[in-house]
Amino acid sequence: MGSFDTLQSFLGLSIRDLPIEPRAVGDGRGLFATVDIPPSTPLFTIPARALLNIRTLAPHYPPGLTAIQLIALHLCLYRPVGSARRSLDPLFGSYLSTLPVEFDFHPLTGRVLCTNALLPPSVASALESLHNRYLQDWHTVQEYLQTNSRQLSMKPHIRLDRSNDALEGDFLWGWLNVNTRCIYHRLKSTRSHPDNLTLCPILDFGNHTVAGPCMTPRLSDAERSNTAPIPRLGDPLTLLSPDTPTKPGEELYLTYGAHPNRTLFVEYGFVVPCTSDDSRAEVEVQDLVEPLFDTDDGAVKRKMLQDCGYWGDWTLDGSPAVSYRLITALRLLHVSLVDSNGALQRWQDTLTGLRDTISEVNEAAWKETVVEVCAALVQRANTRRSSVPGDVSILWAEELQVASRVSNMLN
Ligand SMILES: C[S@@+](CC[C@H](N)C(=O)[O-])C[C@H]1O[C@@H](n2cnc3c(N)ncnc32)[C@H](O)[C@@H]1O
Repeated sequence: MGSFDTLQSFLGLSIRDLPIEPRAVGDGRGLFATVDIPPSTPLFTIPARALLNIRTLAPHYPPGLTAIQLIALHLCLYRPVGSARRSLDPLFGSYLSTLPVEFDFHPLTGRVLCTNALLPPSVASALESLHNRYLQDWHTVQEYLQTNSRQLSMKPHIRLDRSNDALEGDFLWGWLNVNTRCIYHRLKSTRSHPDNLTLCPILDFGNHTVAGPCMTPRLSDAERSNTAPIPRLGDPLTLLSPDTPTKPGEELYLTYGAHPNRTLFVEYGFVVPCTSDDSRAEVEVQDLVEPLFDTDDGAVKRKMLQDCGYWGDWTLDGSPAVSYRLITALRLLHVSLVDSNGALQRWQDTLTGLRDTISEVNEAAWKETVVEVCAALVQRANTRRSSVPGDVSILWAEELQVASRVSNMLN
């Protein structure tokens, strides 16, 4: 893997001496052990200056962008070119040359967007949200480019005189690299700051595993002391091997989080096969539950749920379970506002934790509604899943599995 070799001098590491190496796997690459690796062994340390984030990029750009926008813009301006896929970036060029050439597997690119109509509605809606996030970033960056064009055009080797379409294509490439390859890295004084993220060479060859041993970044000094990093460019990043021994030839994984396939597909462009005891499997049921509020008192109930923050984001999962948000909404659905006999107060008491339920009748009613929602999910998934491509079929299979398990639990 030629481009991997070029990282050597950039990182100041003897890559040949590392206990891991990237190898081709599936349609991409992954990290594999080259020797026996004991549990929780430091695999490599990437110096702070070789991490691509707000701290390492901000000194080279006028202010005004978030970390995601700035990293995506930098990748856009220095996207590798030519058959050798070389990046002309004087700062991070050898790293940029190791990034994926295209994202044609990702649902945000034009090719896969055509299949949008075939997706489960909650997946299509999550994809639309991702698309809106992307568009907001692109519009901000377009304005930033106009405002700062003189300063930016003085940077080495960048061409801003491209057509808008070409520039947007490169920005989308950069943005998808950020979305699919960045990890959490403490750079700001608060843990929840959205700019706490970085691209990290070599680590970003790590594929996701749903369960089982996985590599983890070692806690940085800043994270340990819960402050912003003291060094100007932030802390270095050390990757640890899984907490079990690894044999030569085994793939080493990361975990991107306990995500359902909906999130893996929309954010990262892949899905994992469903297993029979999959607790991370999840269905979002907004499209089936929202119409249930099309009743005389539905608008009032909708407003009440919105006011207390329980409108939407209603899920069933494969553990199996019905989310508390959905139970709360359906309990209110089955309260009569005209003749509530104190039920409305009892519903409010469930929100504050004063009561567990409204009444036995109300409990039976919301459960019955969930069973009906599950029946609709099962019927829809059975009709759709056979006529769609593989990955999309797995998305429907996940809906089918979750709905069947939740329905069995309630029946
Ligand atoms: C951080 S990168 C991992 C390295 C990547 N495979 C490569 O070739 O550069 C994340 C991307 O890898 C792929 N990926 C990660 N885990 C996967 C898995 N379990 N199954 C299939 N593809 C996976 C997806 O395309 C995802 O967007």
